[in-house]
Amino acid sequence: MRFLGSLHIAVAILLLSIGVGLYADLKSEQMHGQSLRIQTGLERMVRLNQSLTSVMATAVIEKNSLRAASYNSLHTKLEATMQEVQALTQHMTLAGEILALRDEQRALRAQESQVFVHIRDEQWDAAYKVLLGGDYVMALKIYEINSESAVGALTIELSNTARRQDLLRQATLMLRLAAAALLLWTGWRYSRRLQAELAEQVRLRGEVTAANEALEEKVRLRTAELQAANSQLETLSTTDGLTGLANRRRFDKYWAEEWQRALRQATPLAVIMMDVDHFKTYNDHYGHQQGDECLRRVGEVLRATVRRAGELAARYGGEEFVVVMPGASLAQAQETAESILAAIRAEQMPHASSPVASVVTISLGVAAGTPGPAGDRARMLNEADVALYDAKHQGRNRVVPSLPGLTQPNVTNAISNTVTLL
Ligand SMILES: Nc1nc2c(ncn2[C@@H]2O[C@H](COP(=O)(O)OP(=O)(O)OP(=O)(O)O)[C@@H](O)[C@H]2O)c(=O)[nH]1
Repeated sequence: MRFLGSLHIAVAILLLSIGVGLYADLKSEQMHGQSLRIQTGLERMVRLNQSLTSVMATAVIEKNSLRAASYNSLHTKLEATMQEVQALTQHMTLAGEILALRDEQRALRAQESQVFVHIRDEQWDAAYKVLLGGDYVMALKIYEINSESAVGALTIELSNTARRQDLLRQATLMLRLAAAALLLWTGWRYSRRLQAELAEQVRLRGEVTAANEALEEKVRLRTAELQAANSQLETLSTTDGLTGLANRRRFDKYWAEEWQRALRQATPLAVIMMDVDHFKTYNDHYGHQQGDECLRRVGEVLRATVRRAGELAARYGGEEFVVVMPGASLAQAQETAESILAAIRAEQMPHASSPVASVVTISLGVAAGTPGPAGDRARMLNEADVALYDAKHQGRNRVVPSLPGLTQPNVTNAISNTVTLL
């Protein structure tokens, strides 16, 4: 608003200076024209006055009254010129000089009227005497001097007026300079303010960017925390709490995925099912807590033995465990199963109530194959389970590979019945 006010003032000063300048120019032009007319008038007055005197003198010298015939018309012209000059100078200092001239002119005319009386009476000597008498000549001389001084006064007045107008012009120039300075100052202040506003905008933008970055960092941290929590949750939800192995849920998912992969890529897949021998009696003999400890150690053995990429060891349920071996043949899976069996034996966990051995042993059933389009992933598990049953049936503490035909429903049922009897 302040800038707008200054701008308005500057424009007003500029307009004022232009107005005053125009006024000064106009006045100067008027004055110039008027002075020309006055000067011309004064010169004409002197000329007419001289003509009057000359007409009069010629008539007297030639003693011829007809010579004065043009006197009246010249006199009328002189009067008209005098009135015109009077009107032009009425508001000027020069007015006084012109009045004096008029009076002197009238005095001359009065003396000339005496000459006219003598001419009319043809008293040429008397007329001659008046004309050449000291008073008339003196009055004539004074008139001429005063008319010259009137011209001089006009010149002085003109120069005074010109000086005043010069002052006025200088004042307008000063006003224009002041307006220009005000405009420059306003522009400078305005640009300073714009710069300050620009700097403030840059600062605010910086603050907003910093705040955004801080927010993004916070969001990044929170997301990372969330991802960590999710992954922990995922681990918890897929890990068996007792052994630290993958739980049944994780196994089911992994088995389905690997089955599909093997089906797609037409690669072999193997599975080992295992179960701690006579674990019920172990629990009965050593207590449930010791039973838990035994299962934990079985888990550790599995973790140490099943290490190849893609292989997964999981707790299938209770004292039963399972190993998935993508890409493995039956022989390779059997070999791994033998390693596990040996490793458990090597643990030398006492099992006083076991009719099989003095230490904890396990039985393992192995199944393998390449899934075909008609294949059922549950069937291979079933085959491994049947083989495990067979291992139990054959005396436990051993590895039994799956035999073709064992997965027939009647066989499975027979196995289930036998397990129940055991
Ligand atoms: N301590 C403990 N015992 C469990 C756990 N889960 C299952 N069991 C026990 O494991 C035993 C399994 O017994 P059975 O199914 O009869 O089989 P088994 O005694 O091992 O006999 P075979 O398998 O024929 O050699 C049961 O007594 C269960 O209570 C567990 O998490 N901790």
